[in-house]
Amino acid sequence: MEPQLALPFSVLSVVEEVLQKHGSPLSDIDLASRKAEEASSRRNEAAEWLRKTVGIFGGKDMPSEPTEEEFRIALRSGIVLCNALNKIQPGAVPKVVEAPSDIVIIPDGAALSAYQYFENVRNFLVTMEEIGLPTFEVSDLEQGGKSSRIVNCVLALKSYSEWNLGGKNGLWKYGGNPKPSASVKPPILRKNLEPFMRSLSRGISLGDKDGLISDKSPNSDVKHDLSKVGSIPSLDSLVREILFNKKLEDIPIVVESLLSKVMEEFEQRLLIQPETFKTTQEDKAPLELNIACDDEKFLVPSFVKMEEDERVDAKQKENDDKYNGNEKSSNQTLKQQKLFQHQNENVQVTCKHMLGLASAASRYQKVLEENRKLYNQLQDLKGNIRVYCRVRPSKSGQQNHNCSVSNIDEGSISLIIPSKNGKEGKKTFNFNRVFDPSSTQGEVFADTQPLIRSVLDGYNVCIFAYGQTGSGKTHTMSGPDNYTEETVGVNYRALRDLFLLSEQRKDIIHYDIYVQMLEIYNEQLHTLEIRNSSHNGINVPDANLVPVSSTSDVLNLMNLGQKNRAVSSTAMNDRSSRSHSPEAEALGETISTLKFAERVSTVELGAARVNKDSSEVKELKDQIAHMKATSTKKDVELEHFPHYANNINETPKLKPQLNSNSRSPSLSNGSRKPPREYSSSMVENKKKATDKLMKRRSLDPMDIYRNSPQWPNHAGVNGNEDDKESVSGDSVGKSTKSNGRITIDHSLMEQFDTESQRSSSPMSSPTFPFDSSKIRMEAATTNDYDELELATSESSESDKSWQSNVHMPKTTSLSNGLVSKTRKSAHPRQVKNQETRSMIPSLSPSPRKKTTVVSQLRKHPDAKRKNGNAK
Ligand SMILES: Nc1ncnc2c1ncn2[C@@H]1O[C@H](COP(=O)(O)OP(=O)(O)OP(=O)(O)O)[C@@H](O)[C@H]1O
Repeated sequence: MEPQLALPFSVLSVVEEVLQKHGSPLSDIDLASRKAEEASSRRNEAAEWLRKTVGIFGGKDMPSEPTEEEFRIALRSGIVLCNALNKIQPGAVPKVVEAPSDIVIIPDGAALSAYQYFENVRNFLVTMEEIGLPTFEVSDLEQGGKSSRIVNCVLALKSYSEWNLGGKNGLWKYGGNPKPSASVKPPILRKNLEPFMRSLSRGISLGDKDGLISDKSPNSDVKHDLSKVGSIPSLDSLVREILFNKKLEDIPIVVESLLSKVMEEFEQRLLIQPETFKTTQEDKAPLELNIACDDEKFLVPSFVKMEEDERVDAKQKENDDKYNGNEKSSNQTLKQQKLFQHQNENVQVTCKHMLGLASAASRYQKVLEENRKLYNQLQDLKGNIRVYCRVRPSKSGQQNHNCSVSNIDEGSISLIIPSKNGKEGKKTFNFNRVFDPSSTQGEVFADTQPLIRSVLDGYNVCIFAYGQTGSGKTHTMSGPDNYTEETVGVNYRALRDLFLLSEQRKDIIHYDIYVQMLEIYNEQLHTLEIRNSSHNGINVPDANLVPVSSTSDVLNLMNLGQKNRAVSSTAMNDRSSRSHSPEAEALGETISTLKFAERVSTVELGAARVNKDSSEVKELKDQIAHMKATSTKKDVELEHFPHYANNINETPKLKPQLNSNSRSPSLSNGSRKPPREYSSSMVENKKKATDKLMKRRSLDPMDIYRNSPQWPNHAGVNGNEDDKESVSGDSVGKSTKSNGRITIDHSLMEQFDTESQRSSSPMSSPTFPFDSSKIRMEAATTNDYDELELATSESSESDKSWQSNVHMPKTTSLSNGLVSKTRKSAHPRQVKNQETRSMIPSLSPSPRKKTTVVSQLRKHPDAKRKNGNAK
């Protein structure tokens, strides 16, 4: 512990003041020019020192302000460096190869052979390393643009020299790790900054002036110190704030610049110190003696000592005054010198710790980067496709007599489904999360929120809402008409986050955010052409991309887009005219919606895999298919031609017609109506649906939707459990077609909802989408239950027969050739292979941080008249 005289200002206050004053401007300065300025001033300092140390070399002085090239060339031979080193430590480089006298020295010293350079430079570097000083690469002298390391090395040597000259006392400026000598203890750097800050604040000297504490009692001082600790985070955060956005390589410059400002400020204050000191003495403020230490308990003794010293000083002063007036001023000068020395040391320690802070800041940057990566990996692990289900509250007075939500779990929803024979069935659907009717807008957004950050990390994100009319898509995405802070929907919240985050990161990265609005009606993009290029993915080149910089920009554009809709004059969304679906078919729609949503949630993103069945497997598959077909034919024959049953070996005459898929005429000859499942239209329908599936090449949710088998009135062709549950039936099958949606590369969010008819489904709201299905439970008529029963039965005869007769492969085999595959009953929470994310080009992080927000317009009123709608 060393005694320390106090000043009416503290190191901490100086540092804080400088950071506040110069920190912000630093963030705005052109670091490149600042860097160049710093580099040249350091180079000049190094050159100046070399000139002084080694004098004239080869008839040519090292220029006092050399360019980078001049500096490098002057040192290229290694002679200057070796000589400088030998001046500081005689004999450090025993043999310096000088330029041969018979060689004409050309200005750049290139006459020396490469070998000579190498010898000198190598000897210099080896010696520097032995001493423990920073070095550079030999090649740095050979190529331009690498002089900074050489400059560092020279300045370290300079500092080392000064340190030597000063008796190896104190600290030296330019880093390096000089080999410890017995007489010199290296300064101890605290790894943890907080204790340092504590000791720093404890070392603060206090006085009445400058708003500092006036109570000199030990206890009150302890209190003051503790309260000062409270200000430490402000210094810490100031430093972090200043360094946060700086590039790693810029941090030393920024820190150096700040430190030199701290030194300047400090020196200035010290200069005016005698005046202050005088005033303080005149005011009879006691001179404090404090002890810098890490432990607060030492503070009390230090102040006790201070009081004793004060008494001694006072006595001394009295004597001085009495006997020798001149002695008084000389004592004062001594005290001031002592004070100056201690404060100076304090500043140097502060500088060291500032450098420690700088290095902590650069490590912090790395941690941030790592954190960003981990964050997005976590998002991947949560699933590339996430489906949330939100149950809308029933309107007052409405009762779901025949179908109700029996249970809502965090990740599942169960419906009670009445059947025709009076029994009740239960159907459970799984999602990433199910929000019950009491869920708030904030809760719904919370699960989606992390994806907004992913957008800014370069991932593509699409959010859309899906559900039948009146199920609450607009409510979820936009909020009610007169929305408030609490009721505002996903799209506004997402936009707010998007702009907030981009603002927060503005010093690190610049984001260009654009909005593109497309009107989609009846699955067609209005007037514009959609292109799919390998470079940009699916895009609409003729649609304007409008730059935006705030939420209000986007909202204004949305309003403009609304006005410009092709159907704007008649397309007012007349909410009052909409039915809220108490219609009997609501239950069917609900189930349809849930089935679709659940199916989407089981889609895994991944690269297309070639279906490489071996020839044997193919052969076996053919055989199985043939056997199935034969067996089914037999069943049919037995069912429809029972007279053959008695003689099973007798070949029925109809057999050839059945085999040829031209059964109707033959069957009609038999005065029987053909079984429904054999109708050619059914076969045709299924074939069309299968062709659709076969054509599927995209995992765009819209494509999945568009290409998914039409249910519940169209049996699926992919042979999975859900498809088997679907049957044909006109009344239930109102929900058969998807509306259109375009996702542009780099798009952020979209919203679309189902068209109950799904045959015409223009966009209904210029809002951003959200993966949410909203369900409405309404009463259904008995007839509907029949259909529902069909829709949810485990399998339909028609499907089985159709599959066996048309020899259609099931999706399980088709999926091998598709980009996506569906899992039969996989829970959506199941972790998906994160590698798949990067295999999908549109989901790979984009090198260019451009975000396009795609939103859609409200749907055509015609569509409203239909049972469902689309957004
Ligand atoms: N979670 C909810 N809480 C309170 N009210 C809701 C909720 N969801 C929907 N509503 C209300 O239900 C009605 C219909 O909702 P909304 O207009 O959002 O449905 P929609 O799916 O967008 O319908 P459409 O497709 O016909 O446009 C609105 O009056 C809305 O305020």
